[in-house]
Amino acid sequence: MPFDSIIDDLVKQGWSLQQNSLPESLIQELITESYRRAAQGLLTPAGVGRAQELTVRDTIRGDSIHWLEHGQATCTDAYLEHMEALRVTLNQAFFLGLEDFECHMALYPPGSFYKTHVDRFRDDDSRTVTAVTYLNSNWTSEDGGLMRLYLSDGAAQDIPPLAGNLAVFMSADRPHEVLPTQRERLALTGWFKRRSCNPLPL
Ligand SMILES: O=C(O)CCC(=O)C(=O)O
Ligand SMILES: [Fe+2]
Repeated sequence: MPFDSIIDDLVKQGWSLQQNSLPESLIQELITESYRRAAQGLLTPAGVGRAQELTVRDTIRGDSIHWLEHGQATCTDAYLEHMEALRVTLNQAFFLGLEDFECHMALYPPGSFYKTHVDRFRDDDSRTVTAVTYLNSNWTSEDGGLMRLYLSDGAAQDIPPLAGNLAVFMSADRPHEVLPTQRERLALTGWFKRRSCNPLPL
């Protein structure tokens, strides 16, 4: 796993795309496991916002999600371990004080999208680095579903959700969106978190 080039990319441009970021066998297991959970009815429509403010708005986002926890399956544990190694590397490179990684699988049905947003909540600044691994074999340009990152110079960068692609970017300052997908679109979406500076009393 070329973590070095992720670090270099983040320094230079604030985002990184790694292709073939995981062994092919692990990708296949994650795909199978995700569709198994979907078939079991474990995925639920994603919300917008946080805690008491969380609401489901399919005019903003149309995916259904299921959170990854340690001990659910060998392949998801392997993925979380892999992200743990990235967390340690990010801390060594940037002194970010990342303490945690939260991650869900997200399934976008045909026709769905996620409008432009930033990943850091208004009332909780703990999400610091976003890492998304895509799980869609043979993705073509007709399938749509690109992740469009809006860069600081006003340009945009499109990332295809092709299996093995890993997108990493700073959560606070990188607006992005998921363009409408023509095909079912699967991703593991995660956030490295530091301790929140102004948590709301819950
Ligand atoms: O699936 C993607 O490409 C990105 C999803 C996303 O932006 C999010 O869940 O916050
Ligand atoms: Fe996002």
